[in-house]
Amino acid sequence: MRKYGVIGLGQVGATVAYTLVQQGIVDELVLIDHDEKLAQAQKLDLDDASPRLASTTKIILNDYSALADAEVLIVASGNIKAIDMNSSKGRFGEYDSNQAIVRDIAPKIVASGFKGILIDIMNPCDVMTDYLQRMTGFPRNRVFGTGTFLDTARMQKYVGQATQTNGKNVAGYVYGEHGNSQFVAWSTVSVNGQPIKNFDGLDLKQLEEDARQGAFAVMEGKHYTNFAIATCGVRLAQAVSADAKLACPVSAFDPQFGTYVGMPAVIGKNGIESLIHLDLTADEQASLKSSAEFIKSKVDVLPQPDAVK
Ligand SMILES: NC(=O)c1ccc[n+]([C@@H]2O[C@H](COP(=O)([O-])OP(=O)(O)OC[C@H]3O[C@@H](n4cnc5c(N)ncnc54)[C@H](O)[C@@H]3O)[C@@H](O)[C@H]2O)c1
Repeated sequence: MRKYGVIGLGQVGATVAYTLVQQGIVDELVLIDHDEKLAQAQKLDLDDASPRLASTTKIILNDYSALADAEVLIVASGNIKAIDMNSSKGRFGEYDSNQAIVRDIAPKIVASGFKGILIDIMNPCDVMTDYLQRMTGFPRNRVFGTGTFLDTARMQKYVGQATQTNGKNVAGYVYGEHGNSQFVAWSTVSVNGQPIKNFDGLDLKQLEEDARQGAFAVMEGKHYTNFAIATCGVRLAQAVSADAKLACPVSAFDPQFGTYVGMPAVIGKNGIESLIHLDLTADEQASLKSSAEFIKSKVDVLPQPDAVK
């Protein structure tokens, strides 16, 4: 029996839940949202689809104790309306609301006896992933964030368009914060196996900026993003279930920086199986260090576990 949980049933959590149910990925799904009416409505809507689906998923609502035997827990709570696209704060518009959410949900997750892998989507993603790990006290390999998995998909899409190929044929990674200080490590990027430096006439600065601003391009029209991030979250959860040893960029704890930060890692049944340390250029290494330092500075000032007990 395959069982996952999702906390937060807004645009992102609902799309994750829909994907899991529609594709028959899980047998049981624990859905949690503090907005009881919304949670009930999401369950009703998903249950209404059931007679038309080849698979059946049992949905358990707002019961933390049901997480005890769940394999994966996806955290998609938050407050998307707190992000102002026109403010330089970017995803940090949710910093205050979401740190409070971590302090609300972390003890409940721990008390549930959850023993699986926690995947954070909530923004600012690296900061909240780190804070969730600190507040749950779970081993660091069991907690990771979607990080730059989505930014890397956006980079693949834009580079694919610029080189007239499918983004699937673009390899390489966006590193650092899921936010303003992220960067494309161009030394890792290749198209159809050819290093990106072999392609003439590409505006790498613009391509990097397009990837960085990708979320805001979507939000300008619909004020949230859901399809791509839900796809990323579900893919990572499946990599855990399948023990796929999937190499991909996520927000993982790197001891050399003492914080979570976006970098390639291997995802399997233990969550983060290992970090992948590539031969980055000196400039790329410096950018990663400075992005990690920024993330750490935002986590270190939050109320720490001892202070909130
Ligand atoms: N990492 C990424 O790449 C990425 C991409 C898109 C969105 N996000 C983030 O995902 C989060 C969710 O986005 P959204 O558009 O669904 O937001 P949303 O505001 O539509 O939904 C958030 C949901 O969380 C619920 N919630 C809030 N506090 C809670 C609590 N204490 N316990 C349980 N539920 C609680 C709310 O009731 C709401 O239904 C946001 O933080 C958003 O910024 C991240």
